[in-house]
Amino acid sequence: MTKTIVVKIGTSSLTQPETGQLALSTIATLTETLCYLRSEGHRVILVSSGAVGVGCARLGLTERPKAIALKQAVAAVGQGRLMRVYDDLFSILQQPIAQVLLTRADLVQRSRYLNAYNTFQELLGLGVIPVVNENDTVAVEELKFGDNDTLSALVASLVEADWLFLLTDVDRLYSADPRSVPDARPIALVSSMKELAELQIQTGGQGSGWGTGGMVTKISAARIAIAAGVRTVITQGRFPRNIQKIIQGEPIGTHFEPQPEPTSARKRWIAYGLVPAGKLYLDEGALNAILQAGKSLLAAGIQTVEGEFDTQAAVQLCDRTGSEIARGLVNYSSEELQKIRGCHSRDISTILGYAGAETVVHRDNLVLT
Ligand SMILES: Nc1ncnc2c1ncn2[C@@H]1O[C@H](COP(=O)(O)OP(=O)(O)O)[C@@H](O)[C@H]1O
Ligand SMILES: N[C@@H](CCC(=O)OP(=O)(O)O)C(=O)O
Repeated sequence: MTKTIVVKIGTSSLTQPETGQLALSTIATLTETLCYLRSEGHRVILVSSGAVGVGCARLGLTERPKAIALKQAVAAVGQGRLMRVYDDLFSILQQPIAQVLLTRADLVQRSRYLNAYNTFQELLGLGVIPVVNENDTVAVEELKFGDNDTLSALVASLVEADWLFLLTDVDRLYSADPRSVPDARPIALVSSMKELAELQIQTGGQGSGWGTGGMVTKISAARIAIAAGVRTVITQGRFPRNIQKIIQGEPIGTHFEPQPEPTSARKRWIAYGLVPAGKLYLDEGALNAILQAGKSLLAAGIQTVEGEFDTQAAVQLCDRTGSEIARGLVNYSSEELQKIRGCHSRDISTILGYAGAETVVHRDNLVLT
């Protein structure tokens, strides 16, 4: 049966750690593997990092630049070279590819989100393998994916993929970073995010020399993907052929089971496509109403309003400590909410001087995270 498969490969797998030069054999085997999957009738998307790493190697820079403008310039050098290599290799195997560069802003605006969806559908329908990366050269700090793990999960969610493979330089997820904790326990299966919380994984720092996110971003990517019903696997990039074996059922890497009832596409866009503009701190009653009873959020349950936002903005709904439990679209601006927080809904029109919505976040616009 045709499956939609998203494969993300990180800089640490695409480049040689000592020199920063391209790891040609890995890229060639990855190309062969993805072409094999296409020949089996699957729809394939590659999310490839490496623009900054390849740009650095081309320019003789020995470490990842920190200054934003330099990083953006280096990415512009590297992205072209990376695509050239992919196009040469895929062309040898008669496989057309396409470059898709996205910024966070492309997924925030609903019309652009839908446009991206349509473009992916057309490309996949044409039998093309889209090669996706963040548009590093123009991305601005506030509207950035920041790491390709998150980007790949959002793409997998957008196209409602069956599989997301996060290829990296470790063979799977461990209870702690195996580089610094040699006896860390390997984890084969995560059946739910609740189970993941119970495992209390330690993720250490920011990842290997050239990578950006480390394991933290892979775990949050898995969370986004499984909510969309996408089975997610963390496995080693050096052995791309393992992707075929995993699809055939071999227990390689760490598997995250997809949520049995995926969150709807619109709610996923609210939860992960939009960038939250503020935070609402809720009391116990409101937390229970949202978590246990699936109710809407009323003004009475809001203790504190943080940030400045307009009506219809996305906000984080948090407990007293500031931990996020849900996201939603607000029916009031932050200015209005400062006046009506803690108040009964029937008093809102008197306080504001006009009638507003009964709920602050209606349950149709509210997603548990
Ligand atoms: N709990 C953990 N299990 C496995 N690896 C971990 C863990 N915590 C941190 N890491 C580190 O994450 C690194 C992979 O992340 P990163 O360097 O960002 O790779 P990539 O370039 O593939 O995105 C590994 O090399 C490993 O040292
Ligand atoms: N967009 C950046 C990659 C960012 C990123 O997530 O890198 P990595 O941790 O290696 O997957 C680039 O192409 O260099």
